[in-house]
Amino acid sequence: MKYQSRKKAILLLADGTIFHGKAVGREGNAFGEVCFNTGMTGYQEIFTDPSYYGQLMVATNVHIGNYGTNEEETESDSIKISGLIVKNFSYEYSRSLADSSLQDFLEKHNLLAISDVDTRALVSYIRDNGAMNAVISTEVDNIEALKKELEGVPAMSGLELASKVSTVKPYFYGDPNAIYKISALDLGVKRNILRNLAKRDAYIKVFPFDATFEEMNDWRPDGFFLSNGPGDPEPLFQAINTAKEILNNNKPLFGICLGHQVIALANGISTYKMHNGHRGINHPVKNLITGSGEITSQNHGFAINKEEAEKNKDVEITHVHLNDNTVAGIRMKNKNCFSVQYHPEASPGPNDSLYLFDQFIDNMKK
Ligand SMILES: NC(=O)CC[C@H](N)C(=O)O
Repeated sequence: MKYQSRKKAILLLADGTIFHGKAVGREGNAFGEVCFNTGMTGYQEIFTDPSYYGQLMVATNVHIGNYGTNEEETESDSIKISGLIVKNFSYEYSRSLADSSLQDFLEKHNLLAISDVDTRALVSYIRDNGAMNAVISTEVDNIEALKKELEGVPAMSGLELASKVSTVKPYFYGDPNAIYKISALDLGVKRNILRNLAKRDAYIKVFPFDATFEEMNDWRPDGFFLSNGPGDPEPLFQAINTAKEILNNNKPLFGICLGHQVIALANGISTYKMHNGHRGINHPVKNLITGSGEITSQNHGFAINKEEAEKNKDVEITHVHLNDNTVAGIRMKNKNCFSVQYHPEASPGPNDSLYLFDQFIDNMKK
């Protein structure tokens, strides 16, 4: 076990508020939009989820690192959060399945974290004041210079980030002899989504974020999938066009999170930045078709406009978030298309919503 860092670090918010703590991992600065996740477990899956690209994540669970890390529990090939903020960082770990400490994992991926922060105070502050940019820094005596640099960091609203995490070239996933063929648009796809599709007898061709309908359709797939991913959905012009053409050609389509937002935009429903997003693994959702509840895994900072969705004659709201009544899922009335704002693949989180993958497979059968 390595020695615990004693080096001071700060978290400076864009409005000038400062939280004090200690550095973990490398020294220097880490910029991003500060957000919080309330999950009690699943930190490694969260850190490697491409949807978090460009964000500084506060863990509300007070002990992070205590069960170590395991190479297999990653949702992509690297850490995607830009920095981590915790209360107690556990330098020791205990779990038979773990193959490394969280400290080693962070160092391997060159991630800066800050521990010993009063995360309860921080979370209530950003919950009241909304999501904002921030910097974690070990340069604690240089506040004015840091403030200047922080001013230059672009706001999350209007930011296109899918291109930073998407595959550059198409690739295949699963068994080539599987029954169904799915063309998936990679806006920052989580591994467990591909696993869940492959598990249901699908072979997937994964395309870069800017692939056209023609490119995706050339492979003659049975269905199309639009993935989760980071950033604001509105600047994703090519993806929105691709979605429109998939729908014009009446192909089965399923979208998760950013993919859901792209499907809404393709239907003329706008999206907006939420005061604070939904990030955690116990978010209650009601399925309006069956009347039953689901406990869901969520990670989003944008949402689709509910009034516009209600007025849209082609769209039906199928799921609502029970904490704030925001739209959690839609389907198209006369098309083979549905999407959800949350994460049925979990990883981390509960498996209540896995039926959505079965529903997509059923839609391809029809
Ligand atoms: N997990 C996701 O796909 C997130 C979608 C989008 N980046 C948002 O924050 O709302």
